[in-house]
Amino acid sequence: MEQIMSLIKERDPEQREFHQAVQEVVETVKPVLDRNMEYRQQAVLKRITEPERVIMFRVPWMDDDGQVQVNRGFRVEMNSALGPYKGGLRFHPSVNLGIIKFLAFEQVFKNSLTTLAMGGGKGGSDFNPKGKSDGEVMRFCQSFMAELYRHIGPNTDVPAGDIGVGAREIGYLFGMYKKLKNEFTGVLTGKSLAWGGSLIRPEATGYGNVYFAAEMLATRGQTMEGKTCLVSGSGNVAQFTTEKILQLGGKVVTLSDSSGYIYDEAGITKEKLDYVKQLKNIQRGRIAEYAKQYPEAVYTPVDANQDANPIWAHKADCAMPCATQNEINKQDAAHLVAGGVFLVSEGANMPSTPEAIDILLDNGLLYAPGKAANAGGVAVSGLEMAQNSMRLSWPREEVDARLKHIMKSIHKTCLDAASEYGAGQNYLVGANIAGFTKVVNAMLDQGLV
Ligand SMILES: NC(=O)C1=CN([C@@H]2O[C@H](COP(=O)(O)OP(=O)(O)OC[C@H]3O[C@@H](n4cnc5c(N)ncnc54)[C@H](O)[C@@H]3O)[C@@H](O)[C@H]2O)C=CC1
Ligand SMILES: O=C(O)CCC(=O)C(=O)O
Repeated sequence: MEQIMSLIKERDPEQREFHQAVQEVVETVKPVLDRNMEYRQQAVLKRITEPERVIMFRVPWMDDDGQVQVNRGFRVEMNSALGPYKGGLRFHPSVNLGIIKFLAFEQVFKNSLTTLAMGGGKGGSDFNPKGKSDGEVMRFCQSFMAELYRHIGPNTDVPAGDIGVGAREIGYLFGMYKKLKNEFTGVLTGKSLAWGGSLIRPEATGYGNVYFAAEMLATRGQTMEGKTCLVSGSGNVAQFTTEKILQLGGKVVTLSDSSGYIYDEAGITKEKLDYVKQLKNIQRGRIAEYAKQYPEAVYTPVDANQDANPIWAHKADCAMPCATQNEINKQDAAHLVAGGVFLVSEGANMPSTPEAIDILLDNGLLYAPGKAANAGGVAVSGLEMAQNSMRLSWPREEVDARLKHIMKSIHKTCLDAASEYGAGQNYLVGANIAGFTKVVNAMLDQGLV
């Protein structure tokens, strides 16, 4: 295990997030390797931590002032043992190869857990959509696709959205792909309903996250009814996590963005959530506006370099981090415990640092890692692919029922794997072992390729 970590660190010393994601998996799957000598003989860890293919490219585009801008584009095709590469695109200034590799690596195990036939990949760019006009975003997306189109396809690699990539960007990307290839296929998911999208895909990650949390609560004879929840972020995953908590009778008291957070002690109602959707998805404004619209809420600016984020220090029952990686550090985790939180379900990818996870587990919290709890998004993307292949659209109730069934099945798979390896109700161990075993067995079946 140490050998594999030093190899990875030596090879790509600057890829901290990737090292973190690999370390977590390597530590938890050790007992699986101990039980199966073939895995070691076949060097499965070395193979699974090296992407099958990395694509990096120049993305030149012209801004509204007629100036040429150049960004960097990425697609990491991590593993195709279970199906075509599948995973989102992230447009954010922090994007670099290490971040895309960590996301692609997580995606492999997540997709394995969904029960659907999808390999893992992830992509994106250091382009910052914030403050850009629709025209600038369109020209950027067209330039991005002018290179990416030759590497993807409905049976090869099927990208979707992630941070900074929503319905608008998927539309521009799809339009350019269609023009270049002269074919109308399900090459991207998260498409609009009128041209191949699936009902429930926009809601799926957030709804799935809450379905998973409800399954965890059920193991303690409890439900969401009456639970107070801290939710971070205010984008796609945060909005629909909040919506489902409200539908199940819970209360959400916080939302955030990269500048700060709001605390609304009375709870975010459906009407207030509709305002947030308008503010974030249409006006593309800041969450600070919420406290101007609803003066009973308090807005607190947060500096990314602060030791702890005060959002996690409020008293609550549940916490759903839905913004970005490493947003809960060890101080934040200690605050969650002190504030009475007994369940953490990760809507974001890798939002808790390893030290934070240790604190949550040591204090007996119900803790669901992102690769299990937020798998509903990619699962419904898989259902969108199925509908595209059949040229059919399933009704909302059918997709929602399938999503619920998949989240239930992931929950059970995690518990079964954890129990098989004597790890009790440790969902992190269960998710990693179950996800890993399925992928590795498929790799071995397919030979040394
Ligand atoms: N969209 C999807 O289907 C899925 C998304 N995820 C993960 O969920 C998280 C959120 O993604 P989306 O909601 O899709 O993106 P989004 O672009 O709709 O929203 C991102 C939200 O996070 C906030 N944010 C970004 N960086 C931040 C920072 N440094 N500090 C505080 N807040 C920050 C943004 O202000 C925004 O509210 C990400 O970790 C993503 O990888 C995971 C599974 C599927
Ligand atoms: O829907 C998809 O293909 C990808 C969603 C995603 O990027 C994720 O699960 O992190």
